[in-house]
Amino acid sequence: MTPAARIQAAIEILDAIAAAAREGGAPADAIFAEAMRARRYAGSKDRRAIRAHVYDAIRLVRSAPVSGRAAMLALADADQDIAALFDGSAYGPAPIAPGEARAESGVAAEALIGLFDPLVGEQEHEAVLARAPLDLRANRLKAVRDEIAALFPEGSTIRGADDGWRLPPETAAVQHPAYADGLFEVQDAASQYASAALDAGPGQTIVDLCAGGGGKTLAIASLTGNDADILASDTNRARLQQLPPRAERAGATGIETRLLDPGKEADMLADRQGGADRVFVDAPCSGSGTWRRSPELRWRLTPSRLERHLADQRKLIDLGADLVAPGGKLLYAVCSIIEREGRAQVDDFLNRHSGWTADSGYLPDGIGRAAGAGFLLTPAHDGCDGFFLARLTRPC
Ligand SMILES: C[S@@+](CC[C@H](N)C(=O)[O-])C[C@H]1O[C@@H](n2cnc3c(N)ncnc32)[C@H](O)[C@@H]1O
Repeated sequence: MTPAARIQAAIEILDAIAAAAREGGAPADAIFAEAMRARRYAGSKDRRAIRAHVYDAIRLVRSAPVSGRAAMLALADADQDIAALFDGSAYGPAPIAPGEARAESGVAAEALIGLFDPLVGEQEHEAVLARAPLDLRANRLKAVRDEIAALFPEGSTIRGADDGWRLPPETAAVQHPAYADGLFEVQDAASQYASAALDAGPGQTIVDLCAGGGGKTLAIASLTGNDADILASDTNRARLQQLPPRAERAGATGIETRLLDPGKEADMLADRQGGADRVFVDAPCSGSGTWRRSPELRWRLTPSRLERHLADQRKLIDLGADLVAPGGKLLYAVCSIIEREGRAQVDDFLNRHSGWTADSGYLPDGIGRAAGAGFLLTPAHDGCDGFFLARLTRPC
């Protein structure tokens, strides 16, 4: 493909990504993969170049653009080499017309920036969208961190994450045979800090209420040395069914998976009411802490979608609290930098649940900043995804 044809392909893919963002359709990565399947003539160099154009435009443009061309024109304004490719050549984009509309650049729409936790000031905005490194977590059930470090000598340690090993973005770590053997998982440092913050111990009864594909469930199994009774539940079948094969690969045992029917969660967890030593509520959220890796998420967040997340979080933190044994602990977490999903949600919970107290001292030294009754991790301050977490203790 010519360089101009790659730009045109990126424009068409951005059209589809912007439409999906508005309509709640497929994620950008899936759309990109599908678009490449449809362009079998594109070689690996073409693919890499188109991908770079698409993601550079997504990072640059603050909200879903009216068209892929408007997004690419914004990128062209910032990069003369790209502007020169709007040359009207065969398969390339038409020349830029005077006064043509450009998508607006920026970290996010103004209204969305206004929702950030006060700790995320303007000086942190650039880091919110900067390319993220690839963090690995050594699986203690099969390996120690130094073994993983030896496999990827280009990496480095991660402050406060004992099992963590940090690699450059886009390292093909999962293609290493040690991944198939379960020696490590790909897991951002924020999730590693959160899993450790649960303070789960051998012999405990643990509920991972929103387990998804089990990223944190597996970290908990690793930390407890397979000696805890772990229930991993979720309402999403496709996600939850990824967990058993992943657990098998990781050598993690003692994990029960339970698919919950939406609206019937409490009934389906009746056998666990008031019985868990630890409950992890890794709640569904805006994902605003993960824009470094999924920058198009900020194109998707509408006020009504945010309200839905807030209602789900409120319901799930209450549901989780009912499962905690007297004296036990609940860890509430969201990969979000939005105040209403984090500290405000926990303040609301504490106002409605007398006797519950907020813990402190569960993060490594220098990691996170106090945000109400919990802590906020941010890319700029902590070098990891944006993440809010609060550990709460049920009265005896
Ligand atoms: C942030 S993700 C969890 C990620 C997961 N803990 C991990 O580490 O990979 C939130 C999860 O909450 C689940 N969820 C949404 N509503 C739920 C409900 N009512 N009960 C249980 N899980 C729910 C979603 O399906 C999603 O998998």
